[in-house]
Amino acid sequence: MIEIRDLSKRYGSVVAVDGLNFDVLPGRVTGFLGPNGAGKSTTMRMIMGLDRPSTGSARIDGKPYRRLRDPLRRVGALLEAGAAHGGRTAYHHLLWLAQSNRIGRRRVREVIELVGLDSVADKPVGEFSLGMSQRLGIAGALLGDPDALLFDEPVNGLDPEGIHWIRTLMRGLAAEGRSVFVSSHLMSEMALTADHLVVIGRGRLLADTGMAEFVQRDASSYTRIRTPEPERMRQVLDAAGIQVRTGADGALEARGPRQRTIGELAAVNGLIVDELSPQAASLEEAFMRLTAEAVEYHAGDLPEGGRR
Ligand SMILES: Nc1ncnc2c1ncn2[C@@H]1O[C@H](COP(=O)(O)OP(=O)(O)OP(=O)(O)O)[C@@H](O)[C@H]1O
Repeated sequence: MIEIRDLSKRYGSVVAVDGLNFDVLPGRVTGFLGPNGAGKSTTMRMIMGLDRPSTGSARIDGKPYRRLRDPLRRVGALLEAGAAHGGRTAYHHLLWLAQSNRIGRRRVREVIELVGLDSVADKPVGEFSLGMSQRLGIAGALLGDPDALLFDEPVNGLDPEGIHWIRTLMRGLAAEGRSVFVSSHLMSEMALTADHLVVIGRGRLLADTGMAEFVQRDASSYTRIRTPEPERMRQVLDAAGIQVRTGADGALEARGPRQRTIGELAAVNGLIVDELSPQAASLEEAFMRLTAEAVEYHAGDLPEGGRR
């Protein structure tokens, strides 16, 4: 389990992370979302002891990273691809990592197989494609068989097969009871991978909630209703204080996920209902609405020439 308490990081006058509090719990994939510059990478670096918090703490199993014994056995991270020495083979890169953490050769072979690099294990990593480098980074993260795993933008630049593979891997790691924390800019991918979401903007916590709740709570979620008596249904809903509009195809659209209440109102009033279905906003819509205020630079704010 990863615990973030009152965590802040300042770089000179820039407050990159501003009083964050949240937990990354075992048994689920927690997605980490935020616009560019929101402070995601800084938070992950502080969890991994690569940056020191200005105030507050990031703890893994109750201890800051620097105080963990055999850290690779507690937490594994994919923070940036291509960090391996280009002249070393994949096998030797992993063996070097393993030996510096008192992990045996057998585990090196195991993780190579697990990430599907068997056929290229003896190639220099400098010749690896982006997808192969990502797999190698993941092999390194898994080496100590840790309970907590961090992935910063793991699907960046990967093809659909690679993306699918990483998604399945992360879901499998969570199903084994591990705490999986992953950042990504690909909303459609995050919607398929994460169970829980932590959303930050300008270093501050904006949401810490279940994926389904996050999307349903968005103002653009609605309940679609088709009935032979739309006018009477509209009156019943109006009287109950439920906002309703008529959609493009003539179906009624009531604000929010209200199918239970609407079903009961229809039953009490003897109204026939042909369709009553929740229509959730997409994760992207919900994310854009929540973070609109917190985007560091809107496209329209860029100075002439389009550069910051
Ligand atoms: N080493 C550093 N020195 C100075 N400022 C930094 C440093 N690292 C990050 N920052 C600043 O801190 C803020 C947060 O950056 P960070 O990279 O953590 O955001 P992010 O959410 O990971 O962004 P992105 O989605 O673009 O990767 C930004 O304003 C960034 O410019």
